[in-house]
Amino acid sequence: MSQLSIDSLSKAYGPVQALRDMSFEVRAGEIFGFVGSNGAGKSTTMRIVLGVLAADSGEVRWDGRPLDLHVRRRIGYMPEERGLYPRMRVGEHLVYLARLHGMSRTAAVAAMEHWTDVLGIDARRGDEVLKLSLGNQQRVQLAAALVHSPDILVLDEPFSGLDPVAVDVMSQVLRDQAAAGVPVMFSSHQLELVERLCDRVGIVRAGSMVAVGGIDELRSTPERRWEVDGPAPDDWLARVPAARLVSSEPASGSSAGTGAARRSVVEVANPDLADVDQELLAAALAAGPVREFARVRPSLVELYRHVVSSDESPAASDRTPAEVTA
Ligand SMILES: Nc1ncnc2c1ncn2[C@@H]1O[C@H](COP(=O)(O)OP(=O)(O)OP(=O)(O)O)[C@@H](O)[C@H]1O
Repeated sequence: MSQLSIDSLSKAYGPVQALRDMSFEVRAGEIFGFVGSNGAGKSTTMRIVLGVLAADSGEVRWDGRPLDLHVRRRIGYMPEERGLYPRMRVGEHLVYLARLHGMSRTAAVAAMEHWTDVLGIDARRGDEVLKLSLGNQQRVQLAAALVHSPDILVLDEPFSGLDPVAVDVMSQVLRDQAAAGVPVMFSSHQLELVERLCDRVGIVRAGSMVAVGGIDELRSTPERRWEVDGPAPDDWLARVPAARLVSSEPASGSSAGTGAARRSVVEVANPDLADVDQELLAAALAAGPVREFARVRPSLVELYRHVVSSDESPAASDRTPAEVTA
């Protein structure tokens, strides 16, 4: 299956080591979310993928072969600094870009019409780019990335500054592209959106990939947590070895006091204990009725905070990424 492989990229800007051994892959038909704090190295990586910046070492491959000019021309790229000519009219601009990619005038006009329709900017075709709102300029920028029917999409913060309707439009376009087999890679600081939209996510810190995988896989941490709406944990938790209480509060609708139902979060740190959920449930049930019992998984925001804030020392970025997918 076609895939974009980013293999051990390193890049320094003078004394600033922007990338250290950055590696991951984006598979055909998947949406890959690239997240990390400001200055972590996302834009640098994407610029190297596109070929506007050279890596000091490492390689980018498509289908196992180093990216050449031919493949790079098949990338749809949305640069962080954007890159439209402000005085050019929207329609004319998109046709111009499509022509640069070798399309005939007829095909270029058809593609311009298609993408301005899909992205809801058809009424603005005759306007100069600078007359559009920033959100609409961004839609034009996405149209510019798509107008030549690229085989790969690399988008640097395509969602920043968009209103919720534009976010939906942009999300649907990315889903459609992935469904058509295009590998879609984008960076974003909007983690809820990344969680909703992406098949896989890479978390980057200080120029290295520190965690990569499917959202569900990343969320299955070794510390397994359950939320139990039932008897007070004092009455049953001690019967389950290796279980500890994380938090406990009166369950909604229950009166405070001894014996009242509580909503408790409990954790079992030992990942080798099989059927520990059954043990927890049986112990709780033996102490009283259980109204709800559910596995708690961290959100991407929680995961991100954990991964990005854990050990900020530079040496930490030399360690092996927490690769959780095969
Ligand atoms: N042209 C440049 N000259 C010097 N340093 C640069 C240059 N471009 C980026 N850097 C530095 O390289 C590091 C990585 O920057 P990069 O823009 O790749 O991060 P980013 O993850 O995209 O950040 P953000 O989320 O803020 O866009 C930062 O320390 C940045 O200051």
